[in-house]
Amino acid sequence: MSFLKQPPAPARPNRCQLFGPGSRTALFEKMAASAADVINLDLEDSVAPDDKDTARKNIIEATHDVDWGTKYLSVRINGLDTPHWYKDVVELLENASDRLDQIMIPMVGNASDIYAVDALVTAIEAAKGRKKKISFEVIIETAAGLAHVEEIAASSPRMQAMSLGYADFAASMGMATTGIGGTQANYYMTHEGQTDYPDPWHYAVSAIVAACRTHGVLPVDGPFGDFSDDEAYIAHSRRVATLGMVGKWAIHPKQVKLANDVFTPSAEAVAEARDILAAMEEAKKQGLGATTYKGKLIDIASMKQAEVIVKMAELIEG
Ligand SMILES: CC(=O)SCCNC(=O)CCNC(=O)[C@H](O)C(C)(C)COP(=O)(O)OP(=O)(O)OC[C@H]1O[C@@H](n2cnc3c(N)ncnc32)[C@H](O)[C@@H]1OP(=O)(O)O
Ligand SMILES: O=CC(=O)O
Ligand SMILES: [Mg+2]
Repeated sequence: MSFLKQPPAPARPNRCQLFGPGSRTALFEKMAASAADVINLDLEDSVAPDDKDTARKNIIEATHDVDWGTKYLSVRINGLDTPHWYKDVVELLENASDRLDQIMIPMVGNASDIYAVDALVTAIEAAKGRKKKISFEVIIETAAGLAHVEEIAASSPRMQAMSLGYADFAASMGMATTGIGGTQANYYMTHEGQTDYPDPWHYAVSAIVAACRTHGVLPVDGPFGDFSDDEAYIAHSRRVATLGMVGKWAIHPKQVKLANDVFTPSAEAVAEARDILAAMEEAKKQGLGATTYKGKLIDIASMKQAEVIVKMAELIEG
């Protein structure tokens, strides 16, 4: 137990982050009209190397011309191990409209990576007199990123969100799979004729959630590649929501509703959480720290658990 209070994460809904390549301008209006809380225009892996300059220009134009409504608007830049990232930052920060909220930094390996981007962003914001401070989200998708996850979460006051990037993470770890998230057929246990498929991503998800919660950052689940399999997307989302993630990426528009449904607390869950809070208030009046609710123990910690659900519902209701 520390005497330091756990800092709150940014108070904005982040149930679904919809991605689209910066080279496919025809998708921009559709993304803006979607039900995603966050939009990620991509300059990195969904854009071919020869298209990077055009994609950058497209995205800058779209910050001026497209009506993004109330969406949190984020642009994924290229990794610091490429020749593209500095141009992404300089051109975006010099030319994008104030509608740009955030940049997403992929392939982050340690806190110094964020320091470098922060230094550049801070200098351009000052030089251009930009009033709105750009926030950062990062992707943990390398072995080094996971090894340094806590220092990355703590790296800058600009840090707002952190995602697990399943594809690059699997590659960096040398995992024997081409699947992007979800159950992996060869990761199984068998006992007396029963086969069980445990979750190969569990450690990375929990490490990210712990680092984020320690430093007031939103933990977000990354892509699920098989967009034809709704059931698998839902199962994966429910699992990570149970572990503390606040939302998930959509790499196809059909995944937006699935994410919103899972990461919006159900009416039943909210009603039960409110009942627990009421039961505990009643217990406190009687000088009790613990009582029973539907035949189960509830105590002061149960109030904190219930508050997580109620606060999330209130945030989403607005
Ligand atoms: C591992 C990672 O780094 S993941 C993050 C980077 N990857 C990305 O950003 C990829 C994002 N997704 C895409 O590019 C596309 O959705 C693809 C390539 C997967 C599929 O694209 P398509 O073949 O056009 O999909 P499909 O034909 O099923 O599209 C159905 C409709 O949704 C639209 N659509 C497709 N993708 C998107 C999107 N990302 N956002 C909004 N609308 C979209 C299509 O234009 C089409 O609209 P229409 O019905 O008006 O014609
Ligand atoms: O960037 C995302 C990933 O899965 O890799
Ligand atoms: Mg990646």
